[in-house]
Amino acid sequence: MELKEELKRKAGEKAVKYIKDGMVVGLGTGSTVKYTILKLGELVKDGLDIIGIPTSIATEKLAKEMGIKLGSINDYQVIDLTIDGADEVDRNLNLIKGGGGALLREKMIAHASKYEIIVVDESKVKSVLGDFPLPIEIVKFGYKRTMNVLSTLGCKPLLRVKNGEAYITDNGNYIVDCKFERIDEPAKLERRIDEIPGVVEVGLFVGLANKVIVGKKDKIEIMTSSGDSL
Ligand SMILES: O=C(CO)[C@H](O)[C@H](O)COP(=O)(O)O
Repeated sequence: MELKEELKRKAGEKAVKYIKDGMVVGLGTGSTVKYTILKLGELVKDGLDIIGIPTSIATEKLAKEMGIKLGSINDYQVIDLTIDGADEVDRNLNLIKGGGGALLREKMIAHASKYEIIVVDESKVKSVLGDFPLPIEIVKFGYKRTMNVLSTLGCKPLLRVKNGEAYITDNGNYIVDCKFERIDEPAKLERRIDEIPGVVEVGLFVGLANKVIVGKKDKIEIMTSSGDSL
């Protein structure tokens, strides 16, 4: 296994230790949290009883294959613990998410969660957010205008394309990837983007993560928010 993959596996598998019998668990999306879901599948086979709430169709499929019982956010409006990945993390536990296109459901599930753990490899930890183009989910109607409005905030918006076609999210929307030079005030930028008509959700997660598990070459680092109690 290549080193980066090994660091993702380390972080992803470590997170299952926080999952306890009887919990409702939010299941994130991406190649790091995939390792959490695979490990969780083994624990479920050994008798662990949990309900998973998937953040994407891809995760729903994987969790089903692993034999994990699933529920929906409509039936479980308070989630005990969610484990998810991220594209960038700063030392205040602010995140950029949405590289995998699942940011809307991920944010809804993070918001419903009593506790959010993020799993990443060390390349994702940054002093300031913004290297990674910020994913923003927008409706198709008037998308060119929405992109122009977004550019007035100082970024270069690019419509996400997959296999030569505009990428469509699980919710039937487009994603625009917006490259900012640096994001010094993530909370302020999140509010400004959310105010634009046509924007469904932005991949800035501020004040939602309680713990970040970082897979490093020599160890696993755990970053926690103030008041973390898990
Ligand atoms: O936000 C996400 C999907 O919308 C992912 O969690 C994020 O892109 C990280 O994915 P990976 O672990 O594959 O790097």
